[in-house]
Amino acid sequence: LSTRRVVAKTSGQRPETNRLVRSLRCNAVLRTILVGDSGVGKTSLLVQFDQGKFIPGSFSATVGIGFTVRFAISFLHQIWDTAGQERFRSVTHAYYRDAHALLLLYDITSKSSFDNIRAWLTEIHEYAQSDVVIMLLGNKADMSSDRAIRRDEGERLAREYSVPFMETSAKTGVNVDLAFTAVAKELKYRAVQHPNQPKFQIHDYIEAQREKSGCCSYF
Ligand SMILES: Nc1nc2c(ncn2[C@@H]2O[C@H](COP(=O)(O)OP(=O)(O)OP(=O)(O)O)[C@@H](O)[C@H]2O)c(=O)[nH]1
Repeated sequence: LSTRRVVAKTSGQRPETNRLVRSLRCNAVLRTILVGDSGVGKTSLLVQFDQGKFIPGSFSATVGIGFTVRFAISFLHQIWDTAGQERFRSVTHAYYRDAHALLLLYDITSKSSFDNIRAWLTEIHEYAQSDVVIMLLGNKADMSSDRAIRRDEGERLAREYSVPFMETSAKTGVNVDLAFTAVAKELKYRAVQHPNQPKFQIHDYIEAQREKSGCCSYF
């Protein structure tokens, strides 16, 4: 996905996108945001993707917004980490409009976070662009002994809304790169639209990557 990481994280401020785009000579900015209930692991997933590490037992709820930026050839990929707490919801709404993709997380050990996914999807359909790419992620897949939501329940919900789905673990890193890469590839395909190239199919890409890696490294 990325050849260079250019900017670290901030909190509560939009990055100076235009300046960054100009200085990096990018053709397009791709914006992905992470949403879901407080505590499902949005920040941890982003930290695992960005820095390849997991800091256990360090739950400090996100306040407002955080972000990471990655630079791939000709593209700047901004990834926004939103606060799951209800009191920051109006801040999150403001970011939906500019999002090209949404990673919607629940925690496989928390039934309420799964039950709330429908409400999140209603909100997304209300505030986000109609062609936004949505991916459903069941996080904390390493905690199988505390599992409250079976994998097939996640799959069924994703099928109902026609969105791709996978289980991830911000702790072990399982499927973390795949989730971000699949979304970035879909967005890049849409931004460039090579007429002679076959249409990028996010579901097929995920399945192909699964097969490549073998059955058991995926949940
Ligand atoms: N075992 C395990 N713990 C996780 C995983 N992801 C997150 N956690 C833990 O869950 C807690 C909450 O994680 P956060 O990443 O802060 O959750 P969040 O969704 O960003 O929460 P808000 O900022 O309030 O919206 C922390 O204690 C993390 O260490 C995971 O994949 N596996």
